[in-house]
Amino acid sequence: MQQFLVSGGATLKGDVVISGAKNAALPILFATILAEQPSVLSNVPELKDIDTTFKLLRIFGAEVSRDGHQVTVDATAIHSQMAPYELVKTMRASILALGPLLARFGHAEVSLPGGCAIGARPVNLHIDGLRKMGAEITVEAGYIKAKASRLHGAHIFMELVSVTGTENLMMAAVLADGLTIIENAAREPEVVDLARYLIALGADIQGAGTDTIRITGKEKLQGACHTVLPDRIETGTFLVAAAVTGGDVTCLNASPAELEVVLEKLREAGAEVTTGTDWIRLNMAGRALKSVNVKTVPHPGFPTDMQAQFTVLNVVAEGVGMVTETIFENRFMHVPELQRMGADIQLEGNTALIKHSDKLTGAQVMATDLRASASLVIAGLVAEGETVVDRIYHIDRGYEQIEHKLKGLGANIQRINAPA
Ligand SMILES: CC(=O)N[C@H]1[C@@H](OP(=O)(O)OP(=O)(O)OC[C@H]2O[C@@H](n3ccc(=O)[nH]c3=O)[C@H](O)[C@@H]2O)O[C@H](CO)[C@@H](O)[C@@H]1O
Ligand SMILES: C=C(OP(=O)(O)O)C(=O)O
Repeated sequence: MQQFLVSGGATLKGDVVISGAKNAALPILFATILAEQPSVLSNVPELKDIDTTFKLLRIFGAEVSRDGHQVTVDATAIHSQMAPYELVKTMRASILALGPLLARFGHAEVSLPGGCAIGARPVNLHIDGLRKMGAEITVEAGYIKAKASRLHGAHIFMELVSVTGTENLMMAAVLADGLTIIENAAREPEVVDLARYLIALGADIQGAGTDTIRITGKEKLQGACHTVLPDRIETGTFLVAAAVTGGDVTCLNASPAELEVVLEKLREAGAEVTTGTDWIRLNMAGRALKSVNVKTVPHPGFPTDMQAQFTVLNVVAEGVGMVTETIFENRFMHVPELQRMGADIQLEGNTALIKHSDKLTGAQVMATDLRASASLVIAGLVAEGETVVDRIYHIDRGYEQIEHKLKGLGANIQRINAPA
Protein backbone atom coordinates (compact mmCIF):
# COMPACT_ATOMS: atom_id res chain seq x y z
CA MET A 1 0.00 0.00 0.00
CA GLN A 2 1.29 3.46 -0.87
CA GLN A 3 1.41 6.60 1.25
CA PHE A 4 2.25 10.27 0.81
CA LEU A 5 5.00 11.74 2.93
CA VAL A 6 4.45 15.50 3.15
CA SER A 7 6.84 17.92 4.85
CA GLY A 8 5.11 21.15 5.74
CA GLY A 9 6.30 24.70 5.38
CA ALA A 10 6.66 25.36 1.64
CA THR A 11 4.87 28.30 0.03
CA LEU A 12 3.28 27.13 -3.23
CA LYS A 13 4.27 29.20 -6.24
CA GLY A 14 4.06 28.78 -10.01
CA ASP A 15 1.80 27.29 -12.69
CA VAL A 16 -0.11 24.04 -12.61
CA VAL A 17 -1.91 22.47 -15.57
CA ILE A 18 -5.39 21.28 -14.69
CA SER A 19 -6.56 17.89 -16.03
CA GLY A 20 -9.87 16.99 -17.62
CA ALA A 21 -12.75 16.51 -15.18
CA LYS A 22 -13.14 13.02 -13.75
CA ASN A 23 -16.86 13.55 -13.19
CA ALA A 24 -17.39 14.58 -16.83
CA ALA A 25 -15.05 12.00 -18.39
CA LEU A 26 -16.77 9.10 -16.58
CA PRO A 27 -20.35 9.67 -17.86
CA ILE A 28 -19.00 10.54 -21.32
CA LEU A 29 -17.03 7.28 -21.48
CA PHE A 30 -20.18 5.35 -20.52
CA ALA A 31 -22.14 7.33 -23.12
CA THR A 32 -19.87 5.96 -25.87
CA ILE A 33 -21.89 2.74 -25.42
CA LEU A 34 -24.84 4.48 -27.08
CA ALA A 35 -23.14 5.01 -30.45
CA GLU A 36 -22.60 2.49 -33.20
CA GLN A 37 -19.42 4.22 -34.34
CA PRO A 38 -16.13 5.14 -32.61
CA SER A 39 -15.71 8.36 -30.64
CA VAL A 40 -12.48 10.24 -29.97
CA LEU A 41 -12.29 11.97 -26.60
CA SER A 42 -9.61 14.50 -25.67
CA ASN A 43 -8.47 15.80 -22.26
CA VAL A 44 -9.33 12.47 -20.57
CA PRO A 45 -7.42 12.40 -17.25
CA GLU A 46 -5.19 9.46 -16.32
CA LEU A 47 -6.90 8.20 -13.18
CA LYS A 48 -7.80 4.96 -11.44
CA ASP A 49 -11.54 5.55 -12.03
CA ILE A 50 -10.92 6.05 -15.73
CA ASP A 51 -8.96 2.75 -15.87
CA THR A 52 -11.85 1.02 -14.09
CA THR A 53 -14.23 2.42 -16.71
CA PHE A 54 -11.96 1.16 -19.52
CA LYS A 55 -12.06 -2.31 -17.89
CA LEU A 56 -15.87 -2.23 -17.80
CA LEU A 57 -16.14 -1.03 -21.41
CA ARG A 58 -13.77 -3.83 -22.52
CA ILE A 59 -15.80 -6.42 -20.59
CA PHE A 60 -18.86 -5.21 -22.52
CA GLY A 61 -16.90 -5.75 -25.77
CA ALA A 62 -15.90 -2.19 -26.66
CA GLU A 63 -12.46 -1.43 -28.09
CA VAL A 64 -10.68 1.21 -26.04
CA SER A 65 -7.29 2.77 -26.79
CA ARG A 66 -5.44 5.64 -25.19
CA ASP A 67 -2.74 7.94 -26.52
CA GLY A 68 -1.85 10.31 -23.69
CA HIS A 69 -5.01 12.21 -22.87
CA GLN A 70 -6.76 11.16 -26.08
CA VAL A 71 -9.01 8.13 -25.87
CA THR A 72 -10.79 6.28 -28.68
CA VAL A 73 -13.76 4.06 -27.85
CA ASP A 74 -15.48 1.86 -30.40
CA ALA A 75 -18.61 0.31 -28.91
CA THR A 76 -19.90 -1.08 -32.23
CA ALA A 77 -19.41 -4.71 -31.22
CA ILE A 78 -20.65 -4.76 -27.63
CA HIS A 79 -21.59 -8.34 -26.71
CA SER A 80 -22.06 -8.25 -22.92
CA GLN A 81 -24.37 -6.07 -20.85
CA MET A 82 -23.15 -7.19 -17.42
CA ALA A 83 -21.17 -4.96 -15.02
CA PRO A 84 -19.68 -7.27 -12.36
CA TYR A 85 -19.48 -6.53 -8.63
CA GLU A 86 -15.66 -6.85 -8.55
CA LEU A 87 -15.34 -3.65 -10.61
CA VAL A 88 -18.51 -1.81 -9.56
CA LYS A 89 -17.51 -2.03 -5.87
CA THR A 90 -14.37 -0.03 -6.61
CA MET A 91 -16.21 2.79 -8.41
CA ARG A 92 -19.77 3.92 -7.72
CA ALA A 93 -19.98 5.74 -11.05
CA SER A 94 -20.24 2.27 -12.69
CA ILE A 95 -23.99 2.72 -12.23
CA LEU A 96 -23.71 4.97 -15.31
CA ALA A 97 -23.49 1.83 -17.47
CA LEU A 98 -27.13 1.04 -16.71
CA GLY A 99 -28.90 3.73 -18.78
CA PRO A 100 -26.82 3.39 -21.98
CA LEU A 101 -26.75 -0.46 -22.00
CA LEU A 102 -30.49 -0.69 -21.42
CA ALA A 103 -31.31 1.99 -24.01
CA ARG A 104 -29.21 0.46 -26.78
CA PHE A 105 -29.58 -3.27 -26.11
CA GLY A 106 -32.89 -3.60 -24.24
CA HIS A 107 -31.28 -5.26 -21.25
CA ALA A 108 -28.56 -4.68 -18.65
CA GLU A 109 -27.28 -6.17 -15.40
CA VAL A 110 -25.30 -3.86 -13.18
CA SER A 111 -24.16 -4.71 -9.69
CA LEU A 112 -25.60 -2.43 -7.00
CA PRO A 113 -22.76 -0.10 -6.05
CA GLY A 114 -23.50 -0.11 -2.30
CA GLY A 115 -22.65 2.63 0.16
CA CYS A 116 -19.30 4.28 0.71
CA ALA A 117 -17.45 6.32 3.32
CA ILE A 118 -19.42 9.50 2.61
CA GLY A 119 -22.91 8.01 2.84
CA ALA A 120 -25.42 5.35 1.81
CA ARG A 121 -25.76 6.75 -1.71
CA PRO A 122 -28.83 4.83 -2.92
CA VAL A 123 -29.71 4.65 -6.64
CA ASN A 124 -33.52 4.58 -6.28
CA LEU A 125 -33.95 7.70 -8.44
CA HIS A 126 -32.07 6.06 -11.34
CA ILE A 127 -34.27 2.96 -11.06
CA ASP A 128 -37.55 4.87 -10.65
CA GLY A 129 -36.79 7.05 -13.68
CA LEU A 130 -35.96 4.07 -15.89
CA ARG A 131 -39.15 2.32 -14.74
CA LYS A 132 -41.12 5.40 -15.81
CA MET A 133 -39.52 4.97 -19.23
CA GLY A 134 -40.94 1.44 -19.42
CA ALA A 135 -38.10 -0.65 -18.01
CA GLU A 136 -38.84 -3.77 -15.96
CA ILE A 137 -36.34 -3.75 -13.14
CA THR A 138 -35.63 -6.26 -10.41
CA VAL A 139 -32.88 -6.40 -7.85
CA GLU A 140 -31.58 -9.95 -7.44
CA ALA A 141 -28.48 -11.18 -5.65
CA GLY A 142 -27.02 -7.68 -5.47
CA TYR A 143 -27.58 -6.95 -9.17
CA ILE A 144 -29.95 -4.51 -10.85
CA LYS A 145 -31.52 -6.45 -13.73
CA ALA A 146 -33.28 -4.23 -16.25
CA LYS A 147 -35.07 -4.95 -19.51
CA ALA A 148 -37.30 -3.15 -22.00
CA SER A 149 -37.98 -3.88 -25.68
CA ARG A 150 -37.53 -0.15 -26.29
CA LEU A 151 -37.63 2.57 -23.65
CA HIS A 152 -40.26 5.25 -24.16
CA GLY A 153 -40.22 8.94 -23.32
CA ALA A 154 -41.59 9.95 -19.91
CA HIS A 155 -42.14 12.95 -17.68
CA ILE A 156 -39.84 12.45 -14.72
CA PHE A 157 -39.74 14.65 -11.64
CA MET A 158 -36.65 13.89 -9.57
CA GLU A 159 -37.38 14.09 -5.84
CA LEU A 160 -33.77 15.02 -5.07
CA VAL A 161 -31.19 16.63 -7.30
CA SER A 162 -28.95 13.77 -8.39
CA VAL A 163 -25.97 14.27 -10.70
CA THR A 164 -25.43 10.70 -11.90
CA GLY A 165 -29.22 10.11 -11.70
CA THR A 166 -29.79 12.93 -14.19
CA GLU A 167 -26.94 11.64 -16.38
CA ASN A 168 -28.22 8.05 -16.41
CA LEU A 169 -31.74 9.13 -17.37
CA MET A 170 -30.46 11.57 -20.00
CA MET A 171 -28.37 8.78 -21.58
CA ALA A 172 -31.35 6.40 -21.54
CA ALA A 173 -33.67 9.03 -23.05
CA VAL A 174 -31.50 9.79 -26.10
CA LEU A 175 -32.42 6.39 -27.62
CA ALA A 176 -35.96 6.15 -26.18
CA ASP A 177 -39.11 6.48 -28.25
CA GLY A 178 -40.48 10.02 -27.90
CA LEU A 179 -40.01 12.95 -25.53
CA THR A 180 -38.53 12.69 -22.03
CA ILE A 181 -38.71 15.63 -19.66
CA ILE A 182 -36.47 15.51 -16.58
CA GLU A 183 -37.57 18.01 -13.94
CA ASN A 184 -35.49 19.03 -10.93
CA ALA A 185 -32.49 17.92 -12.99
CA ALA A 186 -28.93 18.46 -11.78
CA ARG A 187 -27.34 21.61 -13.28
CA GLU A 188 -23.70 20.65 -12.70
CA PRO A 189 -21.23 21.60 -15.48
CA GLU A 190 -20.46 17.87 -15.91
CA VAL A 191 -24.11 17.22 -16.84
CA VAL A 192 -23.81 19.99 -19.44
CA ASP A 193 -20.56 18.51 -20.80
CA LEU A 194 -22.22 15.10 -21.15
CA ALA A 195 -25.15 16.74 -22.98
CA ARG A 196 -22.67 18.44 -25.36
CA TYR A 197 -21.12 15.07 -26.20
CA LEU A 198 -24.53 13.41 -26.64
CA ILE A 199 -25.62 16.24 -28.97
CA ALA A 200 -22.42 15.70 -30.97
CA LEU A 201 -23.50 12.05 -31.31
CA GLY A 202 -26.76 13.30 -32.86
CA ALA A 203 -28.99 13.44 -29.77
CA ASP A 204 -31.74 16.04 -29.39
CA ILE A 205 -31.33 17.61 -25.92
CA GLN A 206 -32.52 20.98 -24.72
CA GLY A 207 -32.14 22.67 -21.37
CA ALA A 208 -29.00 20.96 -20.00
CA GLY A 209 -27.65 23.29 -17.30
CA THR A 210 -31.19 24.26 -16.23
CA ASP A 211 -33.46 22.25 -13.95
CA THR A 212 -35.64 21.03 -16.83
CA ILE A 213 -34.06 18.93 -19.56
CA ARG A 214 -36.08 17.87 -22.64
CA ILE A 215 -34.81 14.97 -24.72
CA THR A 216 -36.35 13.59 -27.90
CA GLY A 217 -35.08 10.08 -28.54
CA LYS A 218 -33.39 9.00 -31.77
CA GLU A 219 -33.25 5.55 -33.43
CA LYS A 220 -29.45 5.54 -33.65
CA LEU A 221 -26.47 7.69 -32.72
CA GLN A 222 -23.19 8.18 -34.57
CA GLY A 223 -19.61 8.68 -33.29
CA ALA A 224 -18.14 12.08 -32.39
CA CYS A 225 -15.06 13.95 -31.22
CA HIS A 226 -15.28 15.72 -27.86
CA THR A 227 -12.94 17.50 -25.45
CA VAL A 228 -13.68 16.94 -21.76
CA LEU A 229 -14.04 20.12 -19.71
CA PRO A 230 -11.37 21.03 -17.10
CA ASP A 231 -11.72 19.61 -13.59
CA ARG A 232 -13.23 22.34 -11.40
CA ILE A 233 -12.66 20.35 -8.19
CA GLU A 234 -8.99 19.69 -8.96
CA THR A 235 -8.68 23.42 -9.74
CA GLY A 236 -10.35 24.38 -6.46
CA THR A 237 -8.11 21.98 -4.55
CA PHE A 238 -4.92 23.62 -5.90
CA LEU A 239 -6.33 27.08 -5.20
CA VAL A 240 -7.01 26.17 -1.56
CA ALA A 241 -3.51 24.67 -1.27
CA ALA A 242 -2.12 27.95 -2.60
CA ALA A 243 -4.25 30.00 -0.19
CA VAL A 244 -3.32 28.11 2.99
CA THR A 245 0.41 28.22 2.21
CA GLY A 246 0.28 31.97 1.50
CA GLY A 247 1.23 31.25 -2.10
CA ASP A 248 0.83 32.54 -5.63
CA VAL A 249 -0.43 29.85 -8.03
CA THR A 250 -1.89 30.00 -11.53
CA CYS A 251 -4.10 27.13 -12.71
CA LEU A 252 -3.79 26.71 -16.49
CA ASN A 253 -6.32 24.93 -18.73
CA ALA A 254 -8.93 25.78 -16.10
CA SER A 255 -12.48 27.05 -16.47
CA PRO A 256 -13.31 29.97 -14.13
CA ALA A 257 -16.97 30.10 -15.21
CA GLU A 258 -17.69 26.76 -13.51
CA LEU A 259 -16.07 27.75 -10.23
CA GLU A 260 -17.69 31.09 -9.43
CA VAL A 261 -18.92 30.36 -5.89
CA VAL A 262 -15.61 28.83 -4.88
CA LEU A 263 -13.66 31.80 -6.28
CA GLU A 264 -15.96 34.19 -4.42
CA LYS A 265 -15.34 32.30 -1.16
CA LEU A 266 -11.58 32.47 -1.74
CA ARG A 267 -11.83 36.24 -2.28
CA GLU A 268 -13.93 36.51 0.89
CA ALA A 269 -11.12 34.61 2.65
CA GLY A 270 -8.72 37.38 1.64
CA ALA A 271 -7.13 35.95 -1.50
CA GLU A 272 -6.52 38.00 -4.62
CA VAL A 273 -8.11 35.96 -7.40
CA THR A 274 -7.82 36.95 -11.05
CA THR A 275 -9.08 35.05 -14.06
CA GLY A 276 -8.72 34.84 -17.85
CA THR A 277 -10.62 32.69 -20.31
CA ASP A 278 -8.78 29.53 -19.32
CA TRP A 279 -6.68 30.40 -16.26
CA ILE A 280 -7.16 31.34 -12.61
CA ARG A 281 -4.47 32.97 -10.46
CA LEU A 282 -4.63 33.03 -6.68
CA ASN A 283 -2.12 35.28 -4.93
CA MET A 284 -2.16 35.77 -1.15
CA ALA A 285 0.31 38.67 -1.57
CA GLY A 286 1.24 38.57 2.13
CA ARG A 287 -2.37 38.91 3.29
CA ALA A 288 -3.83 36.99 6.22
CA LEU A 289 -6.37 34.27 5.49
CA LYS A 290 -9.80 34.88 7.07
CA SER A 291 -12.30 32.15 7.91
CA VAL A 292 -15.43 31.76 5.77
CA ASN A 293 -18.77 30.01 6.23
CA VAL A 294 -19.78 27.50 3.59
CA LYS A 295 -22.86 25.37 3.04
CA THR A 296 -22.83 22.66 0.39
CA VAL A 297 -25.72 22.63 -2.08
CA PRO A 298 -26.22 21.42 -5.66
CA HIS A 299 -24.76 23.54 -8.48
CA PRO A 300 -24.63 26.52 -8.87
CA GLY A 301 -24.14 26.53 -5.08
CA PHE A 302 -21.03 25.54 -3.13
CA PRO A 303 -19.93 22.00 -4.17
CA THR A 304 -19.76 19.21 -1.61
CA ASP A 305 -16.60 18.01 -3.37
CA MET A 306 -14.83 21.19 -2.09
CA GLN A 307 -16.08 20.91 1.50
CA ALA A 308 -13.11 19.03 3.01
CA GLN A 309 -10.60 21.43 1.43
CA PHE A 310 -12.46 24.46 2.88
CA THR A 311 -12.54 22.76 6.27
CA VAL A 312 -8.72 22.87 6.23
CA LEU A 313 -8.77 26.45 4.94
CA ASN A 314 -10.76 27.40 8.04
CA VAL A 315 -8.34 25.58 10.33
CA VAL A 316 -5.53 27.78 9.02
CA ALA A 317 -7.58 31.00 8.68
CA GLU A 318 -8.06 33.58 11.42
CA GLY A 319 -11.47 33.55 13.07
CA VAL A 320 -14.21 30.94 13.33
CA GLY A 321 -15.69 29.31 10.24
CA MET A 322 -18.79 27.19 9.91
CA VAL A 323 -18.97 24.41 7.30
CA THR A 324 -22.36 22.78 6.73
CA GLU A 325 -22.73 19.63 4.63
CA THR A 326 -26.23 19.11 3.22
CA ILE A 327 -25.61 16.61 0.39
CA PHE A 328 -24.03 13.56 2.06
CA GLU A 329 -24.83 12.35 5.57
CA ASN A 330 -21.30 11.27 6.48
CA ARG A 331 -18.82 13.56 4.78
CA PHE A 332 -16.75 14.68 7.74
CA MET A 333 -14.39 11.72 7.98
CA HIS A 334 -11.43 14.09 7.57
CA VAL A 335 -12.34 15.89 10.83
CA PRO A 336 -10.98 13.31 13.32
CA GLU A 337 -7.79 13.06 11.26
CA LEU A 338 -7.38 16.86 11.22
CA GLN A 339 -8.01 16.90 14.98
CA ARG A 340 -5.10 14.48 15.36
CA MET A 341 -2.96 17.12 13.66
CA GLY A 342 -4.09 19.74 16.18
CA ALA A 343 -7.14 21.25 14.46
CA ASP A 344 -9.84 22.77 16.68
CA ILE A 345 -13.06 21.52 15.11
CA GLN A 346 -16.36 20.81 16.81
CA LEU A 347 -18.81 18.65 14.91
CA GLU A 348 -22.50 19.15 15.57
CA GLY A 349 -24.78 17.18 13.29
CA ASN A 350 -24.03 18.26 9.74
CA THR A 351 -22.05 21.33 10.78
CA ALA A 352 -18.40 21.75 11.66
CA LEU A 353 -17.40 24.75 13.76
CA ILE A 354 -13.77 25.44 13.01
CA LYS A 355 -11.53 27.71 15.07
CA HIS A 356 -8.17 28.99 13.93
CA SER A 357 -5.28 26.77 15.09
CA ASP A 358 -1.93 28.46 15.69
CA LYS A 359 -0.19 25.43 14.33
CA LEU A 360 -0.88 22.00 12.92
CA THR A 361 1.54 19.22 13.70
CA GLY A 362 2.50 16.50 11.23
CA ALA A 363 1.03 13.09 12.05
CA GLN A 364 0.16 9.76 10.47
CA VAL A 365 -3.37 10.18 9.09
CA MET A 366 -5.76 7.99 7.16
CA ALA A 367 -7.45 8.97 3.91
CA THR A 368 -11.07 7.77 3.90
CA ASP A 369 -12.40 9.10 0.62
CA LEU A 370 -11.21 11.12 -2.34
CA ARG A 371 -11.69 14.71 -1.18
CA ALA A 372 -10.93 13.92 2.48
CA SER A 373 -7.56 12.62 1.24
CA ALA A 374 -6.91 15.86 -0.63
CA SER A 375 -7.71 17.85 2.50
CA LEU A 376 -5.20 15.83 4.52
CA VAL A 377 -2.47 16.47 1.94
CA ILE A 378 -3.28 20.21 2.12
CA ALA A 379 -3.10 20.06 5.92
CA GLY A 380 0.29 18.32 5.61
CA LEU A 381 1.56 21.23 3.50
CA VAL A 382 1.03 23.68 6.38
CA ALA A 383 1.78 21.38 9.32
CA GLU A 384 5.00 21.53 11.26
CA GLY A 385 7.07 18.41 10.53
CA GLU A 386 6.11 15.33 8.52
CA THR A 387 2.64 14.05 7.71
CA VAL A 388 2.11 10.53 6.39
CA VAL A 389 -1.17 10.13 4.52
CA ASP A 390 -2.22 6.49 4.39
CA ARG A 391 -4.54 4.76 1.86
CA ILE A 392 -3.85 7.17 -0.96
CA TYR A 393 -5.57 4.87 -3.44
CA HIS A 394 -8.56 7.10 -2.77
CA ILE A 395 -6.63 10.12 -4.12
CA ASP A 396 -5.48 8.17 -7.18
CA ARG A 397 -9.15 7.67 -8.11
CA GLY A 398 -9.54 11.35 -8.86
CA TYR A 399 -6.32 13.41 -8.91
CA GLU A 400 -3.92 12.99 -11.81
CA GLN A 401 -0.28 12.98 -10.64
CA ILE A 402 -1.09 15.14 -7.63
CA GLU A 403 2.37 14.74 -6.10
CA HIS A 404 4.13 15.79 -9.32
CA LYS A 405 1.87 18.79 -9.72
CA LEU A 406 2.41 19.84 -6.10
CA LYS A 407 6.17 19.31 -6.36
CA GLY A 408 6.14 21.57 -9.45
CA LEU A 409 4.73 24.29 -7.17
CA GLY A 410 7.46 23.78 -4.59
CA ALA A 411 5.74 21.35 -2.19
CA ASN A 412 7.73 18.72 -0.40
CA ILE A 413 5.75 15.53 -1.05
CA GLN A 414 6.78 12.00 -1.91
CA ARG A 415 4.94 8.80 -2.73
CA ILE A 416 6.35 6.02 -0.56
CA ASN A 417 5.57 2.36 0.08
CA ALA A 418 3.99 1.69 3.45
CA PRO A 419 6.22 -0.42 5.70
CA ALA A 420 5.15 -4.10 5.53
C1 LIG B 1 -19.18 10.52 -10.47
C2 LIG B 1 -19.82 11.77 -9.97
O1 LIG B 1 -20.25 12.60 -10.75
N1 LIG B 1 -19.85 11.92 -8.65
C3 LIG B 1 -20.42 13.14 -8.10
C4 LIG B 1 -21.92 12.97 -8.03
O2 LIG B 1 -22.20 11.82 -7.25
P1 LIG B 1 -23.67 11.19 -7.28
O3 LIG B 1 -24.26 11.43 -8.61
O4 LIG B 1 -23.52 9.80 -6.80
O5 LIG B 1 -24.41 12.08 -6.21
P2 LIG B 1 -25.93 12.51 -6.28
O6 LIG B 1 -26.02 13.85 -6.88
O7 LIG B 1 -26.71 11.42 -6.92
O8 LIG B 1 -26.30 12.56 -4.73
C5 LIG B 1 -26.96 13.64 -4.12
C6 LIG B 1 -27.77 13.14 -2.97
O9 LIG B 1 -28.90 12.41 -3.46
C7 LIG B 1 -28.98 11.14 -2.85
N2 LIG B 1 -29.54 10.19 -3.85
C8 LIG B 1 -28.98 10.12 -5.09
C9 LIG B 1 -29.48 9.24 -6.02
C10 LIG B 1 -30.56 8.43 -5.69
O10 LIG B 1 -31.04 7.62 -6.48
N3 LIG B 1 -31.10 8.54 -4.44
C11 LIG B 1 -30.63 9.41 -3.50
O11 LIG B 1 -31.14 9.48 -2.38
C12 LIG B 1 -27.53 10.82 -2.47
O12 LIG B 1 -27.44 9.83 -1.47
C13 LIG B 1 -27.04 12.19 -2.01
O13 LIG B 1 -27.43 12.42 -0.69
O14 LIG B 1 -22.50 14.13 -7.44
C14 LIG B 1 -22.08 14.37 -6.08
C15 LIG B 1 -22.85 15.59 -5.58
O15 LIG B 1 -22.45 16.71 -6.26
C16 LIG B 1 -20.57 14.56 -6.03
O16 LIG B 1 -20.17 14.62 -4.69
C17 LIG B 1 -19.84 13.40 -6.70
O17 LIG B 1 -18.48 13.71 -6.86
C1 LIG C 1 -17.49 11.71 -4.36
C2 LIG C 1 -16.76 11.77 -5.46
O1 LIG C 1 -16.72 10.83 -6.43
P1 LIG C 1 -17.64 9.53 -6.59
O2 LIG C 1 -19.04 9.99 -6.81
O3 LIG C 1 -17.08 8.88 -7.81
O4 LIG C 1 -17.49 8.72 -5.33
C3 LIG C 1 -15.90 12.94 -5.77
O5 LIG C 1 -15.49 13.08 -6.95
O6 LIG C 1 -15.61 13.72 -4.84
